[in-house]
Amino acid sequence: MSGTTSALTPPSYAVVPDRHPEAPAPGELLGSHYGQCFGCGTGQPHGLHLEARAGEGLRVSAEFTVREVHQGAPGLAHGGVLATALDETLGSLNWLLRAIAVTGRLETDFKLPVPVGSVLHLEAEIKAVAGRKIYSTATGRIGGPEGPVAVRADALFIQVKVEHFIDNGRSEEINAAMNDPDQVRRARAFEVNP
Ligand SMILES: CCCCCCCC(=O)SCCNC(=O)CCNC(=O)[C@H](O)C(C)(C)COP(=O)(O)OP(=O)(O)OC[C@H]1O[C@@H](n2cnc3c(N)ncnc32)[C@H](O)[C@@H]1OP(=O)(O)O
Repeated sequence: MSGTTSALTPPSYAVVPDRHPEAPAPGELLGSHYGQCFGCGTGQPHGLHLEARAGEGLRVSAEFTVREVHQGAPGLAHGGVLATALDETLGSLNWLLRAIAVTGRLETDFKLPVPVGSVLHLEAEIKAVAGRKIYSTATGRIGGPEGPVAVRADALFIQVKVEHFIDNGRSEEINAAMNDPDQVRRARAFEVNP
């Protein structure tokens, strides 16, 4: 059974937002926003190493290969890891708006078991925006980009100011990120689109 709570239904005053004119072009790889991100960081040996690509309109696609370190049951991906893959893909959508936003709510349906070695083909789309709230949805397919849907999610992201990270993150990592001599990497660590 699948469904969604009213918290994930856009209100009547919600609008379909415009893609930002400087959003990455369709087909462009978004790259990791932070090396230590569990979803996309290349500096996380057991992370998902998820690679997202801008799509047309308000869409992104991504791929994630399930490895042994991602197991829950023998030979199968852990559900929380799959939810992370959905969350990360949905999060990368906000680049298309050049908005800084964090996940407020994520509702996930697990429809098929996902074996180790599978490539999860993810697609996500922004459906609507209402004030600071961004409503989006995602699917993850196995057996190819046109394969059956194994997992899906609806999400609500909330736009925040960069202070959300600076004020709440542990000071060691915040200071390291803020002192990064690479200006683009410094900005992206806080999910600010360069
Ligand atoms: C490229 C980037 C990839 C990143 C991918 C990964 C993304 C993530 O995982 S981010 C990390 C996980 N998320 C977090 O840590 C967020 C933790 N939560 C918070 O910091 C806060 O609760 C936060 C910022 C979401 C909202 O707090 P605050 O800014 O005070 O806003 P608040 O006034 O409570 O809510 C704003 C609106 O959102 C709604 N809202 C907030 N949370 C929820 C929720 N869980 N469910 C439904 N509605 C919600 C509120 O009802 C309110 O609606 P309205 O404007 O209609 O009154």
